[in-house]
Amino acid sequence: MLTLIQRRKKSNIRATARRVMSSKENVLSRLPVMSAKRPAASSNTSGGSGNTSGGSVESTGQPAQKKQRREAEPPRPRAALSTAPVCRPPAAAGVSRAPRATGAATVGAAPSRGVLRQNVVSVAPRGGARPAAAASSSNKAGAPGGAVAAAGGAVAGRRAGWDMRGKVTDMQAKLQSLQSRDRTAREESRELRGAAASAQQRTAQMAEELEGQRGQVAAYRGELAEVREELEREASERRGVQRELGGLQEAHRVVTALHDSQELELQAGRAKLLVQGSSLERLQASLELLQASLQQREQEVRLLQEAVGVQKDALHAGEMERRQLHNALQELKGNIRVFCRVRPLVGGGPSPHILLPADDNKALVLARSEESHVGRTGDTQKTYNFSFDRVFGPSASQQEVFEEISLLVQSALDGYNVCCFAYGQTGSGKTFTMEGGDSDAAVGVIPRAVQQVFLTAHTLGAQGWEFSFTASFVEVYNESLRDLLYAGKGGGKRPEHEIRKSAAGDISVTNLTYQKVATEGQVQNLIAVANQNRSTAQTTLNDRSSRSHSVFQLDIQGENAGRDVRCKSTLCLVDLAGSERVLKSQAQGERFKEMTAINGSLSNLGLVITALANKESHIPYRNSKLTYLLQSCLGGNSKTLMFVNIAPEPDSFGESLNSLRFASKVNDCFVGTASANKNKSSF
Ligand SMILES: Nc1ncnc2c1ncn2[C@@H]1O[C@H](COP(=O)(O)OP(=O)(O)OP(=O)(O)O)[C@@H](O)[C@H]1O
Repeated sequence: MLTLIQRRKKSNIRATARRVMSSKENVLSRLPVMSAKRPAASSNTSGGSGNTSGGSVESTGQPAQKKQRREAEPPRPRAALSTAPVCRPPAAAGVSRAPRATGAATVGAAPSRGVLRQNVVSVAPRGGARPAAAASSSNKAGAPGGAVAAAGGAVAGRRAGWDMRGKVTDMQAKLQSLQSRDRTAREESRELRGAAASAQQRTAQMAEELEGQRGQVAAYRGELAEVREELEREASERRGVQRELGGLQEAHRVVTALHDSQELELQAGRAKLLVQGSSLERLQASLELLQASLQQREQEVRLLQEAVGVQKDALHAGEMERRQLHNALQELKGNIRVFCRVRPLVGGGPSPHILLPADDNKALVLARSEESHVGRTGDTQKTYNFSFDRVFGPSASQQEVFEEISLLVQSALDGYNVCCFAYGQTGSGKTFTMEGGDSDAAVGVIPRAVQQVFLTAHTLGAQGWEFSFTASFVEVYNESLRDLLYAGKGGGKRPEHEIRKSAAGDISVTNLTYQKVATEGQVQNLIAVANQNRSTAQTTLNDRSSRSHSVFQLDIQGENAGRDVRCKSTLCLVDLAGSERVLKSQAQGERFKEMTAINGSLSNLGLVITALANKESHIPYRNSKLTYLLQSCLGGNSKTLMFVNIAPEPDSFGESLNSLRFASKVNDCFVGTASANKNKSSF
């Protein structure tokens, strides 16, 4: 559009300029040539023929000149001025100009050489009427054809010298012709001046118009510049708008794409919603059914809970009854029980001096041939009969042995202190009985008891019981205590331990590791640590484990918060040192000291048990570290189980007899009625 406006304006300006130029040309074309002082003469003379075109002078007779002039000068469309001064001979070259459309003045110079100097002026006024007048004027002057007879043809028309009269006539005619021409010229001059004035006026007018148009052009240019600036601004604005439009289009495209995707999502969501709506309806229907069912079930649950409550009460009452019955049974069995276990003979086979009656699992006969004191008769068979709570032969398995002990482990969970120790000479099978071997079948009393404790505790948990356990492992060697769970550096000095008794009668050891345990595995790890500590303390020459007592204690605390019942007990499992006599071992030095300590502690153990059996006022617990440590597990509310281990080899007969006698003494003790550690009278 801008281009169109610019082109239109330019076109207008050009058209205006063309009009101005055209007007100027018109004016100039209408102007006569005013600069010529002499009118142009047109003369064409050819020899003596006197042939002159347009204003020519001929020396021939006038009729002939008139005729030639008429023929030579055709009528002109516009006035023409032709001045031909006759001052040159006809031989001079003539100047001839073609007639102009807008008028022209022709000035011809006649030859200057000649006797007769005659100016011939031919003025051709507009419309072509003037030539005729001029010719007429010439004819009046006696120069037929409008030509000056003397010009060019002066030689031919020269009068005789004597013809003065004719000469005068000629001169008069000539004068008249010149006068006529002068008048004509003056008239034309006036006309030309008028035309010039008109032309000047017109020029001024045109100049004014031009000036006005220039102003207009300037105005147009200014306007054009403004239009251009405006167009520039508009173009700039348009570019900005286009950029903005591009951004908006891009944003629109993004929004459209987003809208499309959201529309798709919306459609998918609506479809999903429809599906979910139908599913929800189905679910609501199902829910209503379920709620109805739930209410029914809740009613049933309430009834069941009431039944469970009743059953729990019954269960608790049954549990309490079971405990009482169990304890009564254990008391009937005796609070100190002695089990005898005979180790298999190395190499297999039956023991020659140990007899185990097949029909009595509580009897053992130790038999040996002895020389007669008098020597007259042969060897006599000396037999020693022993009876215990249970006798296990060489073929008895670990599981079989533990089944008898498990009743006491149950008593420990019921709140009774339980102590189980193995007595016997070195190599008789004490450690095997208490700890056992690596295989599952060979596992001994301690790991099996620990397993039962945690299983039973878990079972009692369903009845509202919660238990906590604390384990310790101590060694009594040469009447000194050693922490087998000690985790300090081997190079550092181990702490000293002392046995303390609280006002409540609880026994504790100073600086001893009391480890909280919650699982069977944790206890097994502690046993492994204890065995590691024992193995590092012994040497090949000094089998320390055989000459020290190891005491594993598991403190048990139980609580049934719902029933407001608590219990507390200690399960004590002891692997005693070898019981061989000092004289037999013929030990000396350090070994003698060890054996003295062992025998002293074992003898004192027998004394304590005897004192408990005799209900003596003073029980010598403090006479040895072992009895002092086991004080809470011996007597009172405790249940004690003693294993007497017997080696079947013949050379162990004496030690076996000694062990069996000691065990029989313990077995004969009746240590009163045990009472559980309880805090509620109804238990
Ligand atoms: N009932 C048994 N069945 C099979 N092997 C047994 C039995 N009792 C003991 N033994 C084996 O007899 C050997 C000695 O047993 P053990 O070490 O338990 O005796 P100990 O009385 O603990 O000796 P120490 O007093 O030196 O510790 C071991 O190799 C053990 O495996």
